Amino acid sequence: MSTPPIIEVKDVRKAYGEKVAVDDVTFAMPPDAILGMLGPNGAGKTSLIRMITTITAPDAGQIFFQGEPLSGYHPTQIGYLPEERGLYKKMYVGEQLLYLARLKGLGKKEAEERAREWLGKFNLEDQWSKKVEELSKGMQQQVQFIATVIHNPKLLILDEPFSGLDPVNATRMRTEILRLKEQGTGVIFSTHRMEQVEELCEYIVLINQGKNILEGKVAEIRRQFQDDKFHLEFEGDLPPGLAGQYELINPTPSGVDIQLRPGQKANDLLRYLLDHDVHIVGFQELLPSLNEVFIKQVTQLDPTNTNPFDSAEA
Ligand SMILES: Nc1ncnc2c1ncn2[C@@H]1O[C@H](COP(=O)(O)OP(=O)(O)OP(=O)(O)O)[C@@H](O)[C@H]1O
Repeated sequence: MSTPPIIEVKDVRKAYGEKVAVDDVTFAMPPDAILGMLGPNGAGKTSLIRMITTITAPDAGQIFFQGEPLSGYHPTQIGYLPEERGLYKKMYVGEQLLYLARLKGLGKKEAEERAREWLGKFNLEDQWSKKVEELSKGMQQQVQFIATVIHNPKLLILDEPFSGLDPVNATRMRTEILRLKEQGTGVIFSTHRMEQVEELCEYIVLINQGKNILEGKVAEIRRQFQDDKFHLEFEGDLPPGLAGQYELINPTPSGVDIQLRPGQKANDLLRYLLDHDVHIVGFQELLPSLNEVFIKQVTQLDPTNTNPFDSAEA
């Protein structure tokens, strides 16, 4: 029998008064992949996460944790880094980590060992006896990340984990997240920063206005939305007739993007270039970014919504 997904969300619905924040959403965590939960502000991501972490309950539908209906003892197996950080500013770093680890069921000795080990990974071992308020914002965020993972949760939910981190610390955190994933921890990464998702997630669920509007493997989705656009790198000149036949985008002296029109084929374009003695240095298909996919999918479903990020709540 195959192992059930760490989290399965089935027909889940949540309304606050008249406002339907989550509208019959269904998805399952893929095995061995970080799940990117994407969507503009107000899409319903936090509402979903709050139900997965049992902070609130669905109005309808069900959530399963490793095949069991979600219940009160599952939160100890979950680590949640909320977007709004919540450390006690006046507490000392070490004391705080021990306190939070003990709340998640760790013994004192184990809690201290893990806290010191994790602080070491982030080069924060010297901060043990500092008050949280004495740390920089980025350091506080790293301490909160440690508090989220210290009990070795089976599921890690990270809401905008990189906000406020410099590139070095963001890379360090990314490395640790990938390491946890390799060790078998399920990871849900929630964000509206599409480019971060492309770096970290192999699988995504796109949420818009409370609905799951697209889900699947990132590579397959980008291919599914491919749009016959190519990048050509060349030396020398392009034939003057090229612009009359093909749509050229962002031309530079050594490169240009070419958008094929309906009916045009990449092979015919290449043949044309070779017949006109263009010195081709590179030729590759351009797949759409997740941002472009998202906008395309939203406008396909609702042609009046031309820019979902503009209409999203701030
Ligand atoms: N406690 C609440 N009471 C009333 N409405 C709420 C509440 N929480 C969320 N909402 C509404 O539900 C919708 C979804 O909000 P949610 O916070 O889940 O979105 P989100 O995708 O997490 O957005 P963001 O990216 O801005 O964090 C929004 O319209 C929001 O105003």
